[in-house]
Amino acid sequence: MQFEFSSDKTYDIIAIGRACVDLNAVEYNRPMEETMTFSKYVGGSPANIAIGSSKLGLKAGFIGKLSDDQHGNFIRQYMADAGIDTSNMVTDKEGHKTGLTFTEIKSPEECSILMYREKVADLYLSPDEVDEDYVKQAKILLVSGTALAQSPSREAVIKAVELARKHDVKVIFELDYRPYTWGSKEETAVYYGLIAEQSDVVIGTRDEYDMMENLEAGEGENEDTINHLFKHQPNLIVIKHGVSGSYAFTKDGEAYRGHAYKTKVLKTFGAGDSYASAFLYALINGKDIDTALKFGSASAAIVVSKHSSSEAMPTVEEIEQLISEKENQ
Ligand SMILES: Nc1ncnc2c1ncn2[C@@H]1O[C@H](COP(=O)(O)OP(=O)(O)OP(=O)(O)O)[C@@H](O)[C@H]1O
Ligand SMILES: O=C(O)C[C@@H](O)[C@H](O)C(=O)CO
Repeated sequence: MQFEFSSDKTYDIIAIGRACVDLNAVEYNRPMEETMTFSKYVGGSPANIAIGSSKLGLKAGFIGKLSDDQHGNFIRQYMADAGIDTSNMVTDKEGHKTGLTFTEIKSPEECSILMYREKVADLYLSPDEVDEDYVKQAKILLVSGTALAQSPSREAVIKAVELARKHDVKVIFELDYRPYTWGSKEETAVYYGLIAEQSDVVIGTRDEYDMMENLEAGEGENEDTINHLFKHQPNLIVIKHGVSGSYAFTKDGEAYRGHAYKTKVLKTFGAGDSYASAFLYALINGKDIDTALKFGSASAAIVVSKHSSSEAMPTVEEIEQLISEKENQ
């Protein structure tokens, strides 16, 4: 199966959601309590995906809200320098701050993130700040699940999805579950279900689908997930299983398996965002799903071997080289 996108659009991808700051432990292989220095990067899953896409040569835009301070300025400048259109990244005028993510790298297998997301600017994006003329110019609207966690960002995203559907923009829903900003699991399941059913492509980890289905982690089955979602809008469902790889299922009954590529892992976060940007790059460029899965896995393998999520996003050449090395081994 090949995915068809409208050809008359200005942007390949417009992402909506948070653009934040990551502070990644400089001294690693130790708990955060013993980490004294951190390196600053732009972060936030949809921002990382936009940066990754732009680095791969896609024309990317972003809809979001930034704090009116040095952190907001840093994010806007970094994203503009990365080639992303920032015209629809609005500045918050009510004193809301940039979300901060501190990362802890205890070992390559034991990594975690600590998010400071109280009253963060990105969750104050309001529906009137989502411009129909902008959304309609994209081939893909990339929706981050975390942007549904609170109002008014939740309504802004629902509006963007409705506009995308109206203007033949494919909606890609990255479940991107971050517990900190949600009120309850039931609430998450309601909004995840609502948007997943209206999306063309859904991407998430098995645990995130369990969240969508209001199940305990590990209880859900891929077959039940696809049987349910294929009764609705989605044509393609991607289910990730960490280092065990990923699966893609199409509405017409095809199933594909993606394998993770072995690499020297520094930390595991950033895997999902790099995977999504390269997978979508491949789809937009008319590659088949097997190839898109390889692109996703290769991009993730590169990012998990490096220190950041955004800055480490690879080029097409790096991805192709890694695939060719691994497939010829
Ligand atoms: N340790 C690893 N080594 C190599 N590749 C990996 C590793 N972990 C994950 N990947 C690759 O990244 C893909 C996505 O990983 P994962 O399922 O952990 O997503 P995620 O939980 O969304 O990531 P994140 O930790 O960024 O939130 C996997 O399908 C796999 O190809
Ligand atoms: O998604 C976030 O807000 C944090 C990220 O930027 C971080 O790099 C990460 O966890 C990526 O998966």
